[in-house]
Amino acid sequence: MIKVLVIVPYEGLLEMMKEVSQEVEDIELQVELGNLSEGVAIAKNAENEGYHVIVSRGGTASMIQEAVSIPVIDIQVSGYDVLRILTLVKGFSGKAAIVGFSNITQGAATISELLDLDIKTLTITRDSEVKEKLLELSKDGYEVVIGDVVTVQTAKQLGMTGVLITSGKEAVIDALEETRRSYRLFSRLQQNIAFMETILDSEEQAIGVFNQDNEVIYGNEQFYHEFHWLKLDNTDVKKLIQETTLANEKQVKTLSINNKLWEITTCPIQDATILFFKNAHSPQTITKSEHIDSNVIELHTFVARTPILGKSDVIHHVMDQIEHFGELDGPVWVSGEQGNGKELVVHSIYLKRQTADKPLITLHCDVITAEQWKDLMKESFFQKYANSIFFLKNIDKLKPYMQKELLQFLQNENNRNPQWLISSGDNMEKIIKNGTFHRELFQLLAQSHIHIPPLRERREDIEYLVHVFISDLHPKYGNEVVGIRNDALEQLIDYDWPGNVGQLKYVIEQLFLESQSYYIEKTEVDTVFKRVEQQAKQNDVLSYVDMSGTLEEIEKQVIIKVLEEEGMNQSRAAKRLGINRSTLWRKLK
Ligand SMILES: Nc1ncnc2c1ncn2[C@@H]1O[C@H](COP(=O)(O)OP(=O)(O)OP(=O)(O)O)[C@@H](O)[C@H]1O
Repeated sequence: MIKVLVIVPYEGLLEMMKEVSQEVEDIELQVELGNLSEGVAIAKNAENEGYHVIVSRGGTASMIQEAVSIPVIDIQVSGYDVLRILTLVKGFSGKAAIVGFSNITQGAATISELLDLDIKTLTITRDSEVKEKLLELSKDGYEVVIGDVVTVQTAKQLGMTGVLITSGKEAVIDALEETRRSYRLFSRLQQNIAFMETILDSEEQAIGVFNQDNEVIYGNEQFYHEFHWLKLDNTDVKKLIQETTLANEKQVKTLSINNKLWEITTCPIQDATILFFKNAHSPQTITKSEHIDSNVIELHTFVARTPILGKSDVIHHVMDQIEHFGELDGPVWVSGEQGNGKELVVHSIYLKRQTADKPLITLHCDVITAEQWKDLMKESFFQKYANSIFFLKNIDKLKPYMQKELLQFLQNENNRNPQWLISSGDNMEKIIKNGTFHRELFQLLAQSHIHIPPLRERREDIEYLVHVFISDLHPKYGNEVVGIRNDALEQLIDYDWPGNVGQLKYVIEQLFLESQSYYIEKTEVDTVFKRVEQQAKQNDVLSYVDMSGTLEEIEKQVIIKVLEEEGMNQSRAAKRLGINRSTLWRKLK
């Protein structure tokens, strides 16, 4: 039995509905009187009380449609209804007009033309236009106005004769037929949704969908159990959603949320992003210490398989070494300048070595604080995760006493040791000599050593990398750029690339965005190089700055650095910083 509430805007329809309700058996029909906002309030109540469908008419039906999420059927004004009224007003004396929405006026205009009636038709798009139209008509000597409830009420207020277009039985029967159709469709859809929801709720992963305003538009049971977000306030997750939208492709990242590590897979869909949250390995133990956060430790059970590209002999040698060391389980030390593919090499070795459930735990040695290190050691973190592969990233930045403690751990034969993969800069000899790095630690971990020479020493790789990066960018930005002019390529080959392949990749992406045609031009390379060097200069300023001080101290350091770069010329420094000279002087005091 379909439970239907009919909200009628005028008394006459109430009676007719009551009559019709006696004749239908498959519909439990309730009828109530209510016009516009009054009708909306009744409809909202009805939805809560479990009615399946609402039937109403004209403006009231449109307003209800906005307010409820069950189907709303509009009793249409039929040709018969208009005909009936027009025949009726034929007997009236005085000028007559029909005022209403297009569903009424369109049919009426045709019918009055057919019947050769002198009746004006005026179409409105909003109820609020009625009064203005009627005032105009009144001025022009019209006395009779035909229309919907609002039109008739307004006409009466203005002292005109208002004639209501009532709905005949045919329109009501049509509406009930439409009710049956919508109900069938709606309940089938609801069943499908309920079925899908059961499947999603039985999933172990938490699944959440966020719209562009970071609001949760869907969450499965597990999601609401773990997170209490209605609107997202976690900046790391927000950033991840942003990255997904920008790249328009799946991303995988491990993040620490509410003291647990989650491997999050994101998937962009139209106007929203789906997030799958998987509990990362043994979260309780990893997050026991509240100082261990996601910037210092990253845990991956999934690493993207990115091929290492290059035509040079040295890159082929690196590939051979990966093959070889990938077969063993001892430590491998990868050295090279920034952006030169060390992480890529480490990931390739991991993928080669990976047994089903060994996670890769990356420790960012450059950002670990004394407190965090103490926690790792106290909990003998490395031993607890001896079953994993550890990646000590930028080990050359590890503080000397931490190096010493790591060495002691490695030398203690009672310790169960995990596998180690290490990356460092190019200057190990120098820092060992000047005492910043522990020689023994290097000797112990670098027995298998892969060195990646800087890109400027293997320029023959550049052309190939450029072409692959261009083709990789196609799916992201569309198919405009298909190649690069020879003189532009020469310029890229001649450049020294202090940031190596990572910088080349970035520059190609910038060229992609800059380029106006199918081929990247030399002038575009000039523009992008200029921009990149400007950015490097700014970053350079920041890299000299110790961010641990107060805001004032940091600001002072930035000013001094810029002053130095500008040969202590205060005017130029002030201009670059966007402040005037006296402010600069005041800030330095
Ligand atoms: N030979 C290569 N083939 C393809 N892509 C490369 C190659 N070398 C580096 N890349 C890409 O360049 C970027 C930087 O590489 P990666 O992060 O591995 O460098 P890194 O040496 O670990 O840098 P850093 O020390 O600055 O963290 C990455 O996007 C990586 O995929």
